[in-house]
Amino acid sequence: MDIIFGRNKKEQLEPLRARVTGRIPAWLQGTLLRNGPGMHTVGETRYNHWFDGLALLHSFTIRDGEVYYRSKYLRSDTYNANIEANRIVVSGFGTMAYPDPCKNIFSKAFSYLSHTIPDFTDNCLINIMKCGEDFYATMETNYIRKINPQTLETLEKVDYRKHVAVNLATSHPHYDDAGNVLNIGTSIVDKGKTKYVIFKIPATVSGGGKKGLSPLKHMEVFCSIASHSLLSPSYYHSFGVTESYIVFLEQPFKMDILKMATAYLRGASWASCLAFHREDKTIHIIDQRTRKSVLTKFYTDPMVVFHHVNAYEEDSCLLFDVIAYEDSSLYQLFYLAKLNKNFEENSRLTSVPALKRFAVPLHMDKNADTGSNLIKLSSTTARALKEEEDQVYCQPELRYEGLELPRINYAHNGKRYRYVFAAEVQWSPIPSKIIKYDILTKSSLKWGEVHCWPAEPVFVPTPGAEDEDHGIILSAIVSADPHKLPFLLVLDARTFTELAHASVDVEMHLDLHGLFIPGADWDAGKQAPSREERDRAAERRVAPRTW
Ligand SMILES: CC1=C(/C=C/C(C)=C/C=C/C(C)=C/C=O)C(C)(C)CCC1
Ligand SMILES: [Fe+2]
Repeated sequence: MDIIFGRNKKEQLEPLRARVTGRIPAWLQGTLLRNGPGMHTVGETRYNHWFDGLALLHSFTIRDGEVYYRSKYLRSDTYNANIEANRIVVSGFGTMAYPDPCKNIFSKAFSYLSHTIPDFTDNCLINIMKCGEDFYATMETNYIRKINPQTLETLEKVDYRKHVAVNLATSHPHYDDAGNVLNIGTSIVDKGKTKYVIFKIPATVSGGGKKGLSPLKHMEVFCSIASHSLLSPSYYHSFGVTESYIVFLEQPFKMDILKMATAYLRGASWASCLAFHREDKTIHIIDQRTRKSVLTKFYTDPMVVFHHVNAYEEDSCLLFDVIAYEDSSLYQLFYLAKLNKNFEENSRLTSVPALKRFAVPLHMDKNADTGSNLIKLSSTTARALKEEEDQVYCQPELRYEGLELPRINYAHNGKRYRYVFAAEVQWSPIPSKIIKYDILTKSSLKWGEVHCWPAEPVFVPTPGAEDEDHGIILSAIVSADPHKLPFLLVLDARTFTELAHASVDVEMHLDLHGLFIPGADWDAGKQAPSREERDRAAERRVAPRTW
């Protein structure tokens, strides 16, 4: 799997016209903008983990049936420092590197725990977030990087900590109909407390357009939830929302803050400070009207969740769907040493990701017997069993085994919905097919091709569509076969038949997440990068030697 994971990918700065086979619907105009790790070696040094890789942004601009591809490394401080030193000098998820900016923090104040939270990387490789009219590359630390979605140029570095007290924040925010962003982060040992902070970034700021009035400067804390433990908050990758509630899983996959505080000195990675405890897991349900957790204590069996799929309310119950694992083995599998050698043997998941539906009663029947099931819905077999003292044990319904990177028609986010679009994964963490799972009929449709590894499928609705699946699925497909070019796949979301594919003659990276920016106002073919950008690129263009 060296072709996929072992080689640094080259940038494609000039828009490259793809070879389109089939027909892209005329209404489909816009840019699929995605993010993921593209470079794992710098000079003679190598990152250990796939999630450490330097962020490589790429985009497919679809204009009048044609597709133009471009890619560019995020010029994060992390990227610049590494390239300048010609070796890895900034730590990632699975690699502790030296010298590191956090060195100063350690030498400054070791006596106060609250000062020992190190400065993390700004290598924002996971997703793209839209804030008002602006776009940001995101990861899970306190930094996000503004980008130009058209040229993929890197702009300001934003430190969440300047606006809300969070050391970490997810790269899976939610958006309401007006485009306001809702996200959650962790505030570690701040003023003697560790808490999860839910915050909002407004889509617009009054007096907008004027310089300096970035929505980020107007972000505000919506509410916060105290962590069960001061020194071991949960690790989480996403959360759920409904029209009136927020779902947050305080899972037993935890960060050990004391280990993190000494990691740099011990030469240990951040990843080694995460551990799965096989304890119960708390389900926090936050009422958006009161901004407080509901009083009933909901919990479930130990599991690890990275992606929430969707959540909604139905007949006084809250239903939420997640992709759940029985252990934390997923993160272990992405060590490059495993991915690049004996891939088939080394990369077997010990727990298959499964779509599970949970049901939580929103109004407790005080007279219900202890042990009784509080869920009376005919649509699910998920149960919520009443226990003593306002405690409820939730047992999910298993809906589908072997899928990850879920996406939905976002118009249904927080609302009743029927379709999950995802990548199919069996015993290996690498997707082999794209799947459309129908929650109502429990049936599925699939797309797959030999040696093809699909990325997360993104749903784009047909203008004026009434049906939830009336639209297109876009996915970037890379191949393990060196003779097969990577391509943008265009599927009819209803039938899952291929409408077109657009091949590009580049070495494309396997990415993580992204979004579609609709619109026809960019002239894709003509848009060359600025002269200054080109000159800078020429200096850095040649990717460092690969091993
Ligand atoms: C650097 C760093 C982190 C990085 C986490 C990353 C990079 C997670 C990537 C997750 C992905 C890609 C999941 C996909 O499902 C932590 C642990 C937040 C905290 C310490 C510093
Ligand atoms: Fe994710």
